Amino acid sequence: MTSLSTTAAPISEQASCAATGLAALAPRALQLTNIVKSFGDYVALDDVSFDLRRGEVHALLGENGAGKSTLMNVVAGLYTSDSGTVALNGSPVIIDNPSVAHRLGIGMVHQHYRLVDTFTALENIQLENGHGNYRRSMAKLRDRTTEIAERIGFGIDLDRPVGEMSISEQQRVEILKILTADARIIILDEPTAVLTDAEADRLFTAMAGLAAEGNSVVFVTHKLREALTYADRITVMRAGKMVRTVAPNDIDTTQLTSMIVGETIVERRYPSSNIGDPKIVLKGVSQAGGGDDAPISDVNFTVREGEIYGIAGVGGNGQSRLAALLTGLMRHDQGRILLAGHGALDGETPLALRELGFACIHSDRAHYGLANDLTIMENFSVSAVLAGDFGSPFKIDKRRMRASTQEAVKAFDVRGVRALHQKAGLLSGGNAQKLVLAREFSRAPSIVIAHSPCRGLDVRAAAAVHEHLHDARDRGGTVILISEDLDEILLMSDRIGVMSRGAIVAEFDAPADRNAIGKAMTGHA
Ligand SMILES: Nc1ncnc2c1ncn2[C@@H]1O[C@H](COP(=O)(O)OP(=O)(O)OP(=O)(O)O)[C@@H](O)[C@H]1O
Repeated sequence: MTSLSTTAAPISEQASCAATGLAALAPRALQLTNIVKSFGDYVALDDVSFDLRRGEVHALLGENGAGKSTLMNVVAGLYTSDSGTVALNGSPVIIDNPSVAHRLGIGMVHQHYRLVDTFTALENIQLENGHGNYRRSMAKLRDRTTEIAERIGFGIDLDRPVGEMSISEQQRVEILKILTADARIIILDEPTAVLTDAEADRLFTAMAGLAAEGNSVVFVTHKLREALTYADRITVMRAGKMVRTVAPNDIDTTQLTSMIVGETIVERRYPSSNIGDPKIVLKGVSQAGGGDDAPISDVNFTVREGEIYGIAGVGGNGQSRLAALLTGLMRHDQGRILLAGHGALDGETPLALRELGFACIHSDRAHYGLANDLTIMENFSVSAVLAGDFGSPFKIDKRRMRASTQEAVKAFDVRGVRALHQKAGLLSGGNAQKLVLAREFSRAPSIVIAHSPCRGLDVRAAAAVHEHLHDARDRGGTVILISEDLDEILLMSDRIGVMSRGAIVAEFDAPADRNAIGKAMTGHA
């Protein structure tokens, strides 16, 4: 039985709550009480209670696998809880499928967008909202979407196929999809993992506007600064349990870190003590065809053995294209990529690069990092099988393969693994990333190409990734770290190249001046 009442509190009430920072005193839009959810023997949510007030922006934090997405999936009707209750505006409801959530005004934007690439933005929005006469409903929907987009400051071309849009534009389509469907409770699962700081800022401004109108927003994040800056309240989960809900003013980053992972983690810069000869050299490299990232033109840089070369820049300035060239997903049109001891690289496949000692961590894990439908063991072992590490591909030594996967899962702290034949797609986002890292680092690579390797990772896991990058470098390896997170670049790099409009526009020795890098990043953008 579903009872429904989604009327928002009067705006004056919301405004006064927001103005006084008293979101906790506003009426409860959503209340979860004693929620339990298990997958087989595994208890993913253990007696979790959570409340969301009208007119608030609420951040949900926790280490990888803590149960954040599972909890939000219960609210969105994708999972049904084993026990516990859900109330909306004080009335109990049973949300046993997504269409009930939809009817109740609950909308969720998932980590991986659910859009049809060949459809326009409006057609995608129509998939969520369409009924009746197609033409009439499209005309009405266009007006309604345009009105909402203008109100919350989302610039968007509704007639463009989403496959041609940037990630942040696609996210806008997802958000407009739920807003046109009258969502009053808006759930965003790691919305800024793929956004630049400026895009994230714009997103949160729009969310604050929605909250001020009496809607409620929950966002899941691993970025502490973001929670402390944009949320009215912060809730932390750990290992399927609720830890605490706090106001950002009552807590600092160090305290928040230890609430999340149960310990204090402080990362320090740790420069290379043994930089050797040039290992990889790019000379006048250009690439303009295909892909949706900016073309790159005349890229020049050299990275030596025992060195981490960080590539800083605002996202969308050619970093993805450069990563694709360096990992064998694309071939350059002009210029040369030279590898010491090998010669020019010229369209080598990812497999051939792997044989040359490359390890690749792609920013888009879903497309290039893992096959979600294959098992954890298959995902981990695939390249080792091809390299013959477990005997002939026709007569694989499964026992060795299992033992080596087991060892790596343990060494890389991949959590939530009930069995090695479990599908990789069932791992939480952060644990899936750890599986990629386990595969890539367990072969002691001599060259690491890492593009946003800490995306979606909690602070402890991010620190572990940084340790692996340092280890690779300290073994004499060459590391190219492409990241839009300037803090990460400053922390990790021995030298820094700034990418803007498809070229390396400035280089800095570490420790580098943050402002100078910032200027180089934006001066050409
Ligand atoms: N459909 C499922 N079947 C089996 N296990 C699942 C399923 N969905 C989630 N889990 C498990 O439940 C646990 C919690 O996962 P969840 O995705 O909620 O974590 P999270 O806090 O969102 O993590 P992350 O920050 O890494 O995204 C994980 O161990 C995950 O493997």
